[in-house]
Amino acid sequence: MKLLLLGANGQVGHELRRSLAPLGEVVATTRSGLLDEGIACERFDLADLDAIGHLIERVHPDVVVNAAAYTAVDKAEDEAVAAFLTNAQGPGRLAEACAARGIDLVHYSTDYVFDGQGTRPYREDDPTAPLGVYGESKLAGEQAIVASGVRHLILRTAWVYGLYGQNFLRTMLRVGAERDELRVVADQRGCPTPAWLIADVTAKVLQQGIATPGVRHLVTAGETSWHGFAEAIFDEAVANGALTRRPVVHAITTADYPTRAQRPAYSVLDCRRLCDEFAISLPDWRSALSATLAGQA
Ligand SMILES: NC(=O)C1=CN([C@@H]2O[C@H](COP(=O)(O)OP(=O)(O)OC[C@H]3O[C@@H](n4cnc5c(N)ncnc54)[C@H](OP(=O)(O)O)[C@@H]3O)[C@@H](O)[C@H]2O)C=CC1
Ligand SMILES: Cc1cn([C@H]2C[C@H](O)[C@@H](COP(=O)(O)OP(=O)(O)O[C@H]3O[C@@H](C)C(=O)[C@@H](O)[C@H]3O)O2)c(=O)[nH]c1=O
Ligand SMILES: [Mg+2]
Repeated sequence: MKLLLLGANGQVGHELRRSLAPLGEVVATTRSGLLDEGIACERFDLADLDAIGHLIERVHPDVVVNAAAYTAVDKAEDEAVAAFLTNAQGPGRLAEACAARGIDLVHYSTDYVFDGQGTRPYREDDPTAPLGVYGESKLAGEQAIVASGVRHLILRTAWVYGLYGQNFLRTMLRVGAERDELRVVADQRGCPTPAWLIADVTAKVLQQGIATPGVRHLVTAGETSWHGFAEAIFDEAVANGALTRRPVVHAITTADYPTRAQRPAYSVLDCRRLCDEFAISLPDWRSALSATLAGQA
C-alpha cells in the first residue's frame, strides 16, 4: 500500500510517520519540504488549491492521510480566510482529487464543531453548531469531504497532546517549572487524547479498510476538565521526576480566563461506533497520560 501523509510535522502527523510505516510506503509532505529532523520530504501547502491535483497525480497513493490543519483557535478569529483555505477548501479539493482516482481519504476533525451545550457524550450524528471560526472551518471541511463522494473516514478527536509539538501538556510542563501558581479553567470538560493514540488507531483502521464512509469519534475514555488535566499532569510529572516541585493549580471559570475564541463547555465524544466497528478499545485519559509521560525518560 502507498500512503500519502499531509502535515507530517504536526503532533498527529509526527506520530503517523511511525504508525503508518508498517503498512507500506509512506510519502510524507510538509509545508517547508523538510521533516523537523532536517530530512528532505515532499513540499506541499494545502492552501495552494491548484497544487493539490498535481501532487495526487504525481504520487498516486492508495490512501491519503490528511493531518495538516490550521489549529490556532484564537488566531483563527482574525484569520478566517486562511483557516477556511487550509481546513475547508483544501480538504474539499483534496477529496475531489481522491474521489476522481478511487483513492481513500482519512481526515481529522474536532470536538469544536459542537457548541458544548450537550449533557451526554456527543454522538457522530448529533447536531453541530461551532462557536468559533476554527470549528466552523473544520465543519466546512467535513462537509466538503462528504460532498465529494470520496471513500473517506473523518476521525473527530479532541484536546490533542503529546511530548512533541504545541499543546497543553507541554505548556503546563513549561509554565509549571517556572511558576509556583497557575490558574486553569475547570468548567470546560472533555477528553485529553494523545497524538500517538490517534496515529495508532488510524493504522488499525487502515489495516481493516474503510467499509462504511463517514465520521467517527476518537478520544480517550472518561472525561475531565482542563484543570483536572493540569492536576494530573503535575501529579505524574512529580512522580516520574520530570518536575521537582509541584505548582498550585487554581480552578477558575471560563469568565476568569478571557480568550479571543469561545470554547465549548462540554465536548465529551461517544466513541462506541468506532470501537465496535474496528474492534478497538480506547484507554482512559488518565492511563493514556501516564503512558505518554512514561515515554519522556
Ligand atoms: N490539536 C488539537 O487539540 C486537536 C486537533 N484536531 C485535528 O487533528 C488534526 C491534527 O492536528 P495536530 O496534529 O494537533 O495539529 P498541529 O497544529 O500539531 O499540526 C498541524 C500541521 O499542519 C501543518 N499545516 C498548517 N497549515 C498548513 C497548510 N496550509 N498546508 C500544509 N500543512 C499545513 C502545520 O505545518 P507548519 O508546521 O508548517 O505550521 C503543522 O505541522 C487536525 O485536523 C486538527 O484540526 C482535532 C482536535 C483537537
Ligand atoms: C495555558 C492555559 C490555558 N487555559 C485554558 C484555555 C483553554 O480554555 C484551555 C486549553 O487551552 P489551549 O490553548 O490548549 O486550548 P485550545 O487551543 O482551544 O485547544 C483546542 O485546540 C483545537 C485545535 C482543538 O481542536 C480542540 O480539541 C482543543 O484541543 O485551557 C487556562 O485556563 N490556563 C492556562 O494557563
Ligand atoms: Mg491551542
